[in-house]
Amino acid sequence: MSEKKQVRKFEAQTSQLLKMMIHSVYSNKEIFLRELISNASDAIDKLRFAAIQDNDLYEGDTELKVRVSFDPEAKTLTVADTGIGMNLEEVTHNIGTIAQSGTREFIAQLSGDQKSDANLIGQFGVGFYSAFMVADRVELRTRRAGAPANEGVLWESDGEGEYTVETIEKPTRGTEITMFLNEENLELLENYKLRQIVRKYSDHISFPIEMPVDVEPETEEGEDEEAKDTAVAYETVNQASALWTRSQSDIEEEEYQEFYKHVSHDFEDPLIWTHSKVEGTLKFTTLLYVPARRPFDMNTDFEGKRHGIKLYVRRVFIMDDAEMFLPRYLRFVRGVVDSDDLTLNVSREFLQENRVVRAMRKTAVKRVLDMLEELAADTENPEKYAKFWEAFGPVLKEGVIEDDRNRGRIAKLLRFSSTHSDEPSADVSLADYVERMKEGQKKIYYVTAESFAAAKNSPHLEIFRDKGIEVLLLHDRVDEWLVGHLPEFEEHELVSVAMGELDLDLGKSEDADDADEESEKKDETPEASEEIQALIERLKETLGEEVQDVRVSRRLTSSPSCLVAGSQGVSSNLDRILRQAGEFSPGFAPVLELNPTHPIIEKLSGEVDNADFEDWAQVLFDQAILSEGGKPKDPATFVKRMNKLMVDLLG
Ligand SMILES: Nc1ncnc2c1ncn2[C@@H]1O[C@H](COP(=O)(O)OP(=O)(O)OP(=O)(O)O)[C@@H](O)[C@H]1O
Repeated sequence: MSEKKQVRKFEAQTSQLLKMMIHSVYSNKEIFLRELISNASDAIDKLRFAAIQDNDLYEGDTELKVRVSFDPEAKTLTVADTGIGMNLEEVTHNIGTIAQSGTREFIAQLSGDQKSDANLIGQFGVGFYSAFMVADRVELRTRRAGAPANEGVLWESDGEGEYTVETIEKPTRGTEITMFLNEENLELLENYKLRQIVRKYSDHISFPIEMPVDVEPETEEGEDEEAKDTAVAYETVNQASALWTRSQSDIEEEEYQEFYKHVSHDFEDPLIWTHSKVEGTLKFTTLLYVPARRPFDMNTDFEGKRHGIKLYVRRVFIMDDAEMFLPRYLRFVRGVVDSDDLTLNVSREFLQENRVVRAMRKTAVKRVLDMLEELAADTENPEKYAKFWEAFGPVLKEGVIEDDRNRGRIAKLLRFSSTHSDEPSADVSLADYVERMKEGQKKIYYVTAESFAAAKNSPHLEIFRDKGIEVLLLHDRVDEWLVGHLPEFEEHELVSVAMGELDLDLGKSEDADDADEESEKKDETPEASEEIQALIERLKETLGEEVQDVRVSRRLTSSPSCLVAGSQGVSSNLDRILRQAGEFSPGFAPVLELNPTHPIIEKLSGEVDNADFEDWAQVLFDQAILSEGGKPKDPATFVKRMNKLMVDLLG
């Protein structure tokens, strides 16, 4: 199946990415070596895995290695591996297009200015294409392991919109990438410099990385080129042992960081990691990392979980994205698990139901939670946990819902915004809240809303603000479910300020002064005067089924009205979320609460005109919906009513 040379066009986004590479002024260009060595190592891992089933793939040569070489005269740098290689179809599919959907989206969204912003390069996986940062032209020769020698492929491009592919003779399996260096990067041809870079990016790689021995080969002038080539001797320049098998005390921080970049395809250093070996009935090693920022190629639901956990069995790579080793709520974790107990030919299905996997998973979860607890307790660097929380807090919250066993531990890791600072940053733990509770306060109060502003300005908070009682401001979608699964924290009940009859459980404060006594009075069920009672009846009649009840409020001090869910009801925020998501909501008629001291309520009692009364009643009801971030059922009629009432007032 020999193919003549074909010229093909890059797809639009690949072209854009290549342009960014070619014109990049990114200061850290040497990272192309990390990318190519990382790909080579992955290719060797894949070969070793495939060879478990089919030993012939080795073609009689079991040497697994990467070789980095250079030719000062031709000004080329070559990275070659003895890995799985690619066939023609794989080359066109993998090298001509951008596989990662996240990278695609990212590039599609870039504005004109951003396209020339070099720093952006560091933010997404550029992989193979990074070669174009240092090269005017790149040639890739490859042959799939097990394929005949005449099914080699040569891919060539200068990165300017087109590439060529053709079949070639390639006696050895694997991939060889040759970069024709551009003028600015010729210094890479100096052995010691190149060696430094290669070491930096390969010490953690499990396979030998070879480079030419660092002496000038003694060649006589006039000696033929071939003899000169064979004179080059190679030596291994990295440690070539799987990083996670080494003892922690022998591993430098930088090596951990580089290894993270290799497994996660992230460009940034990780935030934190945990490395541990278990040597009991089961024998396994885990090396797990938390990224420093939320990978942009994950959608909000983090479904695009490429580059999650890599599974190795006795140092042999088995699979990427071994999601069975961690629960969904820890899907942001990256790293490696290596088991001594599993067999090499395990399938995904087998692992899902496996006892060994379950035990390993339990330990892995424990390790991650230990690590997060440590980070949260690091009072010298509070910004680190804050960074973690901002990136992954919403995901970790799901753990409260999913993981009964660890609910208590996860609850301690939660952070919320609260009325203590009234700032949107979520930095209050439940323990902080409990510590600040007022004398005699037993419950933890929260309000849920669609946004921080809606939560912060909720009328339900008025009495709490008056009394100086802190309220957690929950404004993340998952919070509604979270509180549903977290009835209490350290024996303090979590209570919504917008549900049920308000029962402010403050006991008598020791230093109760007159002001406190005054506020204690507010705790008692407010007596409704005859006038207010009549108003309540009239409102019930007018609003009909829209309300479950109308009553005097104990929550309001400055707003005229608010809505409250019955104690068994669904909060209006949850009701809205369910409806927006197209889900069934049991629906509820809320309770309308009135502030009898508000001038509108006072005046409304005296309203004699029935039509005007109806307008006022509806406006009060709709206003209460609006103030908690909802939308009146009929916004146009609401506006009409408001306008009419305003005209009447002006009149
Ligand atoms: N040395 C190689 N041997 C075999 N296949 C390779 C090699 N280098 C790259 N590939 C194939 O090409 C694909 C694309 O590589 P590329 O480096 O562009 O992206 P990636 O490694 O998949 O992800 P990332 O963009 O995050 O680095 C790889 O997934 C792999 O299938």
